[in-house]
Amino acid sequence: MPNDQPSYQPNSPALWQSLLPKPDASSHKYSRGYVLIQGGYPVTGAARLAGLAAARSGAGITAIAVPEHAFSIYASQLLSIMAKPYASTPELYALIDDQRVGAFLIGPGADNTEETRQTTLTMLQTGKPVVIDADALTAFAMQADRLSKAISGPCVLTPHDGEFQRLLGVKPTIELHERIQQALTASRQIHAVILLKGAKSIIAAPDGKVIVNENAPPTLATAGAGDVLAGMIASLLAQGVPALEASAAAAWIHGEAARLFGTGLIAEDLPELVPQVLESLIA
Ligand SMILES: NC(=O)C1=CN([C@@H]2O[C@H](COP(=O)(O)OP(=O)(O)OC[C@H]3O[C@@H](n4cnc5c(N)ncnc54)[C@H](O)[C@@H]3O)[C@@H](O)[C@H]2O)[C@@H](O)CC1
Ligand SMILES: Nc1ncnc2c1ncn2[C@@H]1O[C@H](COP(=O)(O)OP(=O)(O)O)[C@@H](O)[C@H]1O
Repeated sequence: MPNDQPSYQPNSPALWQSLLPKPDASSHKYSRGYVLIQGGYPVTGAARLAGLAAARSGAGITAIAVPEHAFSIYASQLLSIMAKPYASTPELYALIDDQRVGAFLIGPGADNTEETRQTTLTMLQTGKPVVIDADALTAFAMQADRLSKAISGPCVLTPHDGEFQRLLGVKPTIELHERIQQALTASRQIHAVILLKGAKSIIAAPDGKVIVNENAPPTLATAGAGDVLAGMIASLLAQGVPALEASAAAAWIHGEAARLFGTGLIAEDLPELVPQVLESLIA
């Protein structure tokens, strides 16, 4: 075996458990973290799944910025999570400029458009943590350098194999060490944590640290599971957990929630089980 293979740590709570946030008597909803998610149209379920996951992962406030014409669709199925309508790009950017926002998520259901690209760049300009998933990755197909130049704060990219290939022009392999090297190279190139999803998810940071998550049953291969994961990461980032640990914790808790549910899992089930997993980790 060649000895230049990248080293990695298997994901386990010991790597991040002590960083999980715990509310105390001085906590208020804003101090517990405000997550702002870009909500798209016509694919509206993805951002709502991410919002549920963010809220169940402990963020004190979760809001979804939604185009005004889609407001009633979002608002009709959300209670504690706020749908914040915008009628124009300046109105959307005003929501992003809110000083109280602790972390952003863009991509689930966002659509592959110039608006998605510009909104992603605007979020990155704040220097606050940003999770870039799904369509926001596809919107930068073969333009990873544009993302890299814009990143000035903590940033997590959560591609599946197809999104990774679109973004970087490199097809991820199945062989673990080569896959780790691919994720690590991407992470160094883009200056962001890369969570390359799959049965074994690779979580790579620009400083060379790599964590491999195997706590993921195959029942996670279901529509929307990735949207939930992205919401969980954004939530932990908004609560002050560093990007690598937030990604590793979210991946492990996501897998554990799926394991607890068992057969017949759909994405909606995951946020409901996150509190039980968190309870066992924080107690
Ligand atoms: N309930 C909802 O509203 C849901 C909305 N979703 C949203 O739907 C939009 C499109 O997402 P899709 O995932 O369908 O489309 P993608 O843009 O991810 O493309 C799917 C295509 O990518 C290729 N691919 C290669 N490797 C893959 C892998 N490991 N996993 C999945 N596809 C792979 C396949 O050829 C597949 O046809 C996104 O905005 C996403 O957030 C999905 O997340 C599913 C659930
Ligand atoms: N065969 C599998 N075994 C374990 N986990 C899987 C498997 N397939 C997918 N996953 C996990 O499920 C999630 C799927 O995310 P993604 O592909 O983005 O789906 P979606 O776009 O529908 O939300 C990821 O967390 C991934 O790691």
